[in-house]
Amino acid sequence: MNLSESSVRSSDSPAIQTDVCQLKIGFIGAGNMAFGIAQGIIASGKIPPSNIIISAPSTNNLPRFQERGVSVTHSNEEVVERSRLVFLAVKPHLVPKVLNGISRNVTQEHIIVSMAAGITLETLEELLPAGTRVVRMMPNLPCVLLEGALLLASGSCAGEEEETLLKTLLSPCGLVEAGPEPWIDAHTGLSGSGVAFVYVFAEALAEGAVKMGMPSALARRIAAQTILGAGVLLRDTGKLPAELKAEVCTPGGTTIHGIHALEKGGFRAAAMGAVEAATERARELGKK
Ligand SMILES: NC(=O)C1=CN([C@@H]2O[C@H](COP(=O)(O)OP(=O)(O)OC[C@H]3O[C@@H](n4cnc5c(N)ncnc54)[C@H](OP(=O)(O)O)[C@@H]3O)[C@@H](O)[C@H]2O)C=CC1
Ligand SMILES: O=C(O)[C@@H]1CCC=N1
Repeated sequence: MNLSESSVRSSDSPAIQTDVCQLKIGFIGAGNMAFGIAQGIIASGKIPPSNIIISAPSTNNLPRFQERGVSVTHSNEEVVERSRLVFLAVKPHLVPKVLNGISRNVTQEHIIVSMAAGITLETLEELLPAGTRVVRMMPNLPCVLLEGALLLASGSCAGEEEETLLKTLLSPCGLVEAGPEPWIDAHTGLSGSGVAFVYVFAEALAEGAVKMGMPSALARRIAAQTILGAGVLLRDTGKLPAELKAEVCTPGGTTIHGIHALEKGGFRAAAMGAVEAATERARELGKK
């Protein structure tokens, strides 16, 4: 893609005039999510790994980036100086400290993309120079395997053009959507945290089979494949969960007996409550 397709500009902000292939990308924080997003960007083949730079205080996580041709540093300021698009991938409580450290290096040429759970656009904008183009993003762990689900929301100086650039860049990571900021916290519950809820379900399914006599390693493999297959069917057929459920439930058969047990256990309310609790926690993390 060239920037005739993606000339990235908000009303009062400078356009990024370079080709997307030339875009310099930085990551502050080199943990699991930075790795997932960087993998997706590299997999797209549009950005050479040498155009990506990443920082972390220790060397614990840097070698896996280095092995892929990404530049590494311990200096967050160097990341900002050498990049135009900067992903902030540190834990939420570190965001103020990190932004205070880089703020004087940030210009209106930069786009700052935070993936920190709960940290609001308002807080990010307060911690950065006036006029900074800021985007909040919530990814999830399967980005690592290019099967993620990401939601974007733009700050007051960013908008459709920044979102278009990010969608193009991040689409190899999985599903990328944009929406109003309040949806980011809900997406955190549904998908960012939701991945872990699915693992709890996977564990419980497998343990059910172990209880019924199956060896645990086999039960775990089958649980994983069952969740994968069910997810792909749901995504690729476009059918409602209820429709697919009806296709599995033979009247008087095994499935409906199992579903009755789930309903008696309050499974549906528990799952809804988990998304609600995680969303509320994201909102709490965002409070100043
Ligand atoms: N994990 C997940 O599933 C999801 C996480 N998120 C969000 O992504 C963000 C990152 O999470 P995750 O990748 O899991 O976290 P990790 O703990 O895996 O990684 C955090 C990274 O931040 C680095 N770091 C710590 N202090 C600094 C600093 N002062 N300057 C620069 N880098 C620093 C760490 O360095 P070092 O390598 O030296 O330890 C580490 O590389 C969080 O805000 C989280 O809310 C969002 C969605 C899903
Ligand atoms: O648990 C957390 O706070 C982060 C955000 C979403 C997934 N992990």
